[in-house]
Amino acid sequence: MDNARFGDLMEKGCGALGVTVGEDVPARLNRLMGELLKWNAKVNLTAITAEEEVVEKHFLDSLAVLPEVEGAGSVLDVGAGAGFPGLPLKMARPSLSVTMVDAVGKKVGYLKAVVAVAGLGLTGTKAVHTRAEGKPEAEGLPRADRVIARAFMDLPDWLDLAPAYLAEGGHVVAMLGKALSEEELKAQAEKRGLKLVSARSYRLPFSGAERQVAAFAK
Ligand SMILES: C[S@@+](CC[C@H](N)C(=O)[O-])C[C@H]1O[C@@H](n2cnc3c(N)ncnc32)[C@H](O)[C@@H]1O
Repeated sequence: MDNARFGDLMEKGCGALGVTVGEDVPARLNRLMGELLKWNAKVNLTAITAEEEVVEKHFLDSLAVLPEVEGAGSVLDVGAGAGFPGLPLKMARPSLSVTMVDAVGKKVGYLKAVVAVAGLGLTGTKAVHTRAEGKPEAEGLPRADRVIARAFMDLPDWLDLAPAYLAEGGHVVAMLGKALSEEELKAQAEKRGLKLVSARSYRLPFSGAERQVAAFAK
């Protein structure tokens, strides 16, 4: 997509979501889209291949959770797949230390390759090939200020797994496709000795699809 069109979509999308990114970020995301779609022809990374949908459903949906990540120094993206939300978050907030983990070697191969592409601004981002089972040291995974996943597990399973990766004072962030009530979120948290820190719903800016993001602390 040409950078002007891409920049337009990003401006509208970020505006609707109430998030801001640096002015160099859209062009870098556009290059990332090029890499994603090129690799997708060889490695099964995403079923979403229409460019405007990639912008909305992968990039903007990842950036929508910036408010839940602000102030953190490190993010662990579990079941990152093609790098969502980890890669857009790193591009938007370069000082974040981002680790992405996936159980499928080919996906991690893609992640390592894009991290190495000069000019994408992903230097220092880590991609780890392992199955996350709640044993960070054995799995070679760091503990992080934000342990996040999208389209990875149902909330109960996620809340069973993710706290094992939390740094002191950190938050587990759940990106949910289907909104749950605050009572349900609190009940799921309390069952595991966790606290609900925040929960909010948002809509993707072009399709209007509903999403929810919730954060939990120990
Ligand atoms: C539906 S994809 C979601 C990918 C990405 N988070 C997104 O939203 O586009 C789920 C990913 O989780 C990975 N996965 C499943 N179980 C895993 C585990 N225990 N540890 C690490 N990755 C896992 C799969 O290989 C797959 O790439």
